[in-house]
This record gives sequence, C-alpha cells and structure tokens, in this order.
Amino acid sequence: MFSLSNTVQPQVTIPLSHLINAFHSPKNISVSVSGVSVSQNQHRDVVPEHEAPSSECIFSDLLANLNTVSVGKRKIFKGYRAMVTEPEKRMKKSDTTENWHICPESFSLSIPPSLNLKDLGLSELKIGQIDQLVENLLPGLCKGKNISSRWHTSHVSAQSFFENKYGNLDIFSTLRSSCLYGHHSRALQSICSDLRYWPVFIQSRGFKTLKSRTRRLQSTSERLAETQNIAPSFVKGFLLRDRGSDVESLDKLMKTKNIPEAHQDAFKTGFAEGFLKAQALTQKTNDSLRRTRLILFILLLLGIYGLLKNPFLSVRFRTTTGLDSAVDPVQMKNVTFEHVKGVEEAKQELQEVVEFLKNPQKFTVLGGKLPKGILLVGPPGTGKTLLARAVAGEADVPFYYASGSEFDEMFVGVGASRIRNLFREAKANAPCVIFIDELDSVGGKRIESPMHPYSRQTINQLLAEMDGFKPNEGVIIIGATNFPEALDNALIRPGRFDMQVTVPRPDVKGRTEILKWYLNKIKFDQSIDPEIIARGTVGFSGAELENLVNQAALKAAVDGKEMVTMKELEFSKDKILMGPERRSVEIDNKNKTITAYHESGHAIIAYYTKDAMPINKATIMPRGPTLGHVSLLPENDRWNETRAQLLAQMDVSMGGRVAEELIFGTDHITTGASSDFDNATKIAKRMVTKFGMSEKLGVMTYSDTGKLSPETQSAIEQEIRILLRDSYERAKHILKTHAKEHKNLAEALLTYETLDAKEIQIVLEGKKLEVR
Ligand SMILES: Nc1ncnc2c1ncn2[C@@H]1O[C@H](COP(=O)(O)OP(=O)(O)OP(=O)(O)O)[C@@H](O)[C@H]1O
Ligand SMILES: [Zn+2]
Repeated sequence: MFSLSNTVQPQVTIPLSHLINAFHSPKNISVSVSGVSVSQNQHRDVVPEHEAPSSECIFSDLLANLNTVSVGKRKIFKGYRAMVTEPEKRMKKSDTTENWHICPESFSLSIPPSLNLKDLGLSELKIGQIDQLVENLLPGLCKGKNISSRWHTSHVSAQSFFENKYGNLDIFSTLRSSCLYGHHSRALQSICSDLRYWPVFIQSRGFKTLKSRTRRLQSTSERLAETQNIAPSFVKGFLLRDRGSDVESLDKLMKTKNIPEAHQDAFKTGFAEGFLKAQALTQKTNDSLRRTRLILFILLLLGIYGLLKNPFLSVRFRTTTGLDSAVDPVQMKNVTFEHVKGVEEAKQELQEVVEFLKNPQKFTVLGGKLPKGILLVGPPGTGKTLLARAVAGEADVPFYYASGSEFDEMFVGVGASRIRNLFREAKANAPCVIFIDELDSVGGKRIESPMHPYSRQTINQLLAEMDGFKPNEGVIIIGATNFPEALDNALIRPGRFDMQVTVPRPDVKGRTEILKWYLNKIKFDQSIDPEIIARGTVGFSGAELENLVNQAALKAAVDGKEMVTMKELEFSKDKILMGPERRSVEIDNKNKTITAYHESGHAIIAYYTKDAMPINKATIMPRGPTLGHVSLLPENDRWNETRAQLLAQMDVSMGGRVAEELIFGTDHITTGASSDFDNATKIAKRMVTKFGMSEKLGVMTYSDTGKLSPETQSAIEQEIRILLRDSYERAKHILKTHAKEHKNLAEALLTYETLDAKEIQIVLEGKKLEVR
C-alpha cells in the first residue's frame, strides 16, 4: 500500500485475484464478488490497445496539478480515469467485445483553476510536499513533470455513488492503463512491476456528492453501473478490504529470499495461483456459511412463530415440562347412555345430573342443590368410566378425564398443581364434567407413607378445590373407585362426593344386552342365542363380555369363517373361564377313557337330578389345568339357593369319582376328582356352619371353626362327612341306574370330544348323533 502522509490516507482496494483475472482474460473480464458481477465491458473510459498509456506520466501530471484540481459537486477525482473530456472523439473501440482502452495521447487531464486541496482532503499538504512525497515514494514517476501540451482537461464523474464515494473500484481501467491488453507476453511480470506504480489505488477521501440519488440516476449508463454496484454492505466491505499487503509482501518476499530474475515469473505465477485458490475457497466457505446461517435463522423464526401461534404446540410444550401440565377437555358427543348396557339403575340416577348440566337454571330456581361430586363405585370393568363419559355426552359438555394416579407424584407440589390446573381449566369451561378415575389413589386415607410423601398435600388441594366452587356453578366431578372403603372420610362427606352410585356386575339380562350390543358390531350368525352365553358367564363384567365377543370374532377369523357362531362364543367363554385349550397335549387312550367316563358321570347325575342346573356342555378337551369338564347353566341368576339345589350340586360333583369307581374298580380311581371333592366339601361345610341346614348343629353359624370347642368341631366334621357320604351314595345309585346312558355318553365324548346340551340329550335319549 502506498501512503502519502498521515493526512492523506490512500487506499489500496483491489485484490490480487482481480489482477490475475484481468491478466488471464484481458478481453472480457468479469469479476464476481458475492454474486455481483462487474464486467469491464461496461466501462467506457478505456484506451485503444495500440496506444499504451504511461501510467507514470499520467500520475505525475495529476499530482503536479493537485493544487489546482477543481472538483465540482458531481466531479470526482479518481486518478486519470476520472478525468475525461472529449471521450467520443478520442476513444475508439479496441475490438468487438467493446473493450474500450484509454489513449493517453488523445486524452487530457482537466485541471480547472478553481479546484482546491481541501475538497480532496489534502488541504494540509503543500505542493512541494506532495512532490517530495511522490518523489520519495515513487521515484522516477514524476520525472517528466512538465505537462504535455497534448493533455486537456476533462470531467467525468464515476459511474455510481459508491464509486464516487469510495472510488478505486474499477481495477480494469488501471489494468488497461498498464498496457496489459496490448502486451500479453509481458504477462504477470509486467503486472507486478506495475503494482508498484498503481496510482489508481491512491485515493484521497474527503468529499461527498450532494447530488440527490434520483438525479444521479438520470443517465442510463449511470443507472446500469449503479445496479452493478448496489451491493450489500458485506460486499462493499469485501471490496474495500485491504489487499495491498499481498502485493507488498510478495515484493518483500522476493527481495528477502533473493529469488533470481529467471525464477521470478514462476514464483509470482505460483503465488498468484495459490492466492486465487485460497480466495476461491474462502469465498465458497463464506457463501455456504452465510447460507446455513440464513436457513437456521429462518427455521428459528418459523419455530418461534409456530410456538406462539399454534396452541397445540404450546400445549405440548407446556405438557412436556411436566411440572405445569395442561389439561385438555374431550367432547364426548359420541358417547351416550345408549352405549352403556345392563346398568339401568346407575343410568337412572345419573340422568338427573345430565338434566342439571343441560339446564342448571331449572334447578337453581327451585333452590335445589345438586351434589358437587358423584362417586361411582363398582368392580373393575363394569362401565364406570363409560357412564361418566355418557353423562358428558348426553349433556353435550366438555369432559375432563384425569386418573388419580396422575396426581400421585414424588415431587412436592406437582400433584397439587395438577389438580389446580384441572379445576381452573374446568371452571373456565363450565358447564363441564371432571372425571377422576381411580379416586382412591389420590383421595385415599391421608396416611404418611414414604411411597407417597406428598399425597396429603394432593388430597388437601382436591378438597380445597371442591370447596372452592358453588354447587350450581356447572362443574360436576365424577369420581370412580373399586375401593370406596379406602377413600378419605373428608372426601365422602356431604358437600364433596356426597352422591354414591353403585355400578354392579351385570345380571343375566344385563349380560345379554351387553353381548347383543357388542355382537351387533361384528358379523354374527343370527341363530346365536346371546342369552345362553349370558347364562354361562355369571360374574362377567361388561369389559369381560366385550372381550368375549372380540375373542370369538378373532377365533372365527383364524378358522376362516365368515361369521361368528355359537361355537366361537363358547370357545372364547371357556378360554376366559378355564384358560386356553391344550390341543398339543398328548393324552393316552386310557386317560382319555377315564376322563370320558368321569365327565359323563357328572353329566348323568346333572341330567337325572331334579334340582341340578341344566347341562350346557361336556368335553374331554384339556383346557387350562383340567383334562375335561362339564358346564352347567343356571336358567337365571340365582339370588338364593335351596337345600335341594345345594345337595344336587354336591351329587353332581360326586358323579366323577363314582363313575371311575364303578367302571374301573376301586384300585383304579384317580386323583382327578380332587377339585370335585373340594367343591362338594365347601358346599357341605357352608350348609352346616353358615346356612343352618344341619339338624344336629341347628340354626347357628360357626364362623371361626378353629376357636370352637373340640366337641363342636368334631360334630361339624361329622355332619359334613354324613352329607358327603349321602351325596356319594345318591350319585352311585343314579349311575348304576343309568349305566347304559353313562356308557353311551362316554363313548360319544371319546368320539366327538365335545358335546353341547342338545347332543347330550340326543345321546341320553338313545338316539344317534349326526356325523359332524
Ligand atoms: N355396562 C357396559 N356396557 C357396555 N360396555 C361396557 C359396559 N361396561 C364396560 N363396558 C366396556 O368395557 C370397557 C371398560 O369399561 P370402563 O372403563 O368403563 O370400566 P370401569 O368400571 O371404569 O373400570 P375401572 O374400574 O377398571 O376403571 C368400556 O370401554 C366398554 O367398552
Ligand atoms: Zn370331575
């Protein structure tokens, strides 16, 4: 870099790469800087190649006249290039590519007398000083100081404001002035030597054009150049970066390393190439970095926008923080009381809650108060959740679901905060239903336990929230529990969960309804009688019945059937009751025969005993822990059982062992009757100790038989033994009487494995079974 003085700060602004580019493609140079292409073709201040200018002369002329140079408001001093008069006359095209070269012979520098150094920022310099400085820095440059009479004055402002302001952008004019185009053979060596005398790089700053931008853009050429030079500030920064040191260090390097003349060319070319490559690489890296940053920035903006605008995202965000989880209601329009079967009483009780939610005024006008909380009590899977959903669905209000275990947190305050959130949301959306499943896990008795250190806090919060709103505010809390006795007393006192609705296991009618409901959702044989399945599924909950139908549908699909038949329903019922079939188990014929006679023994007793339950099915297919079984179906759910019915049950149980004994002899009886004896003994014991059905022990209950006197204990045992023995004898009598039927049934079982009620009847009536 050249430096004239402290007051005049020259700038070297052209990177070496531009220079090399210019050299390698002198006729059509295009320099690309961050996407802005500056083509030399556009420049007009050019010289015909055959008239090589002498930069030394031009510069010395210029400097010699600095003191008188006048710069008008639009006139810019930019080395000799800027001062052009009569361009049309003195310029000619060097070739068809419109590379215009300056002919110094025909150009003149215009030195208007009114110009002063202040405008150029050189006010503190005197002419002598400038001469001295130039002579020192550029020895020989000003040797022909006398101005050629052939030079005239010209004024041309730069092509753009940017150039006007910063100057030195047009490297090409410099290159052209250096006779590069005419002397390709001098190549890099000449460029490098010219570098030392690169006057165009020396620029004094200190004035600004006051011309308005619009006026400056009047001429088409100016506008064109403007568009070229309108570059983002980083481009300007890039252009203005100091590259002079490259040149300087190259010269210094050559001097210090004493590189011989002959090798200087190669050295410089290598230097230039390396420089170019490095610059291209840097440029590339910068570009990709800039692009990546831009993409990241856009993504960040989009993300922030999404989080702010999209409630779903924000809810998710809040939820994932864990401590302040938000609660979303569910509209339960699709669930109504129609969907809940077999719990008519519970539905009736809840109907008034639906009315209240639909029309709260109706209740408040009369001054009535509805309970704030309703407690649904019942075994698992009986439809408590379904009922609560149906209440919300019937009333068409939001339904907030929460499971008690969600509030059971190890961290202090989290459970309480969740309860607060739940109630706040619900109150804001009243009328609505809050359903808290497994209420016992949040509202259990407030015991200090290391497992639930903050449960007390959570219950207190729940109590506070329940007290915190008025009965007719429109928020109904429905809690569900399998263990009402485990609930904290404070929770079930009036004013909180003061209405209790029992949701029991469905009776045979309820089970039939539930089975029909779920059968209607699948393809099923119309001959199916759901009542038969309902009768055989005593104690099944709604959820279990739904599962039964589903399993039957799966079985039908596996077997390639088009629809579900009774067989699949029976199959899935047995599977649920007794475990899956064990078809793979290899049972020898002897054991199969014993099992067939044993099961037939049960069936014969059941069939020929008046008070026994009707037979539903007999099978010798191993299932779960059993090798076979006979199932009996009560016609209805039995609320009470008579003495005769209990004795009949005992007789049926005895039928298996009696059959073994009669058919195979006392020595061949098996262990297979143990569960039958268990069953019979339980019935006999209850008859004696609970039901007052023993004449000897009277109408008295004996709960803890271990604490009874030895006499009483032996009397009880005696009575039980008599009952069992009598039962055994009755069974023996029946089987002896119906030995033929017994044999037929056993053989039919050995043939068909499973027989249903109708088939059993056919066999026992001595008819032939249809071949299956
Ligand atoms: N009475 C019923 N009518 C129709 N479907 C029922 C009935 N009871 C249960 N179900 C079916 O069983 C599923 C489970 O029932 P639900 O969750 O309501 O039982 P729950 O009593 O709340 O059980 P838990 O006490 O285990 O929470 C229901 O989604 C429904 O499909
Ligand atoms: Zn048995």
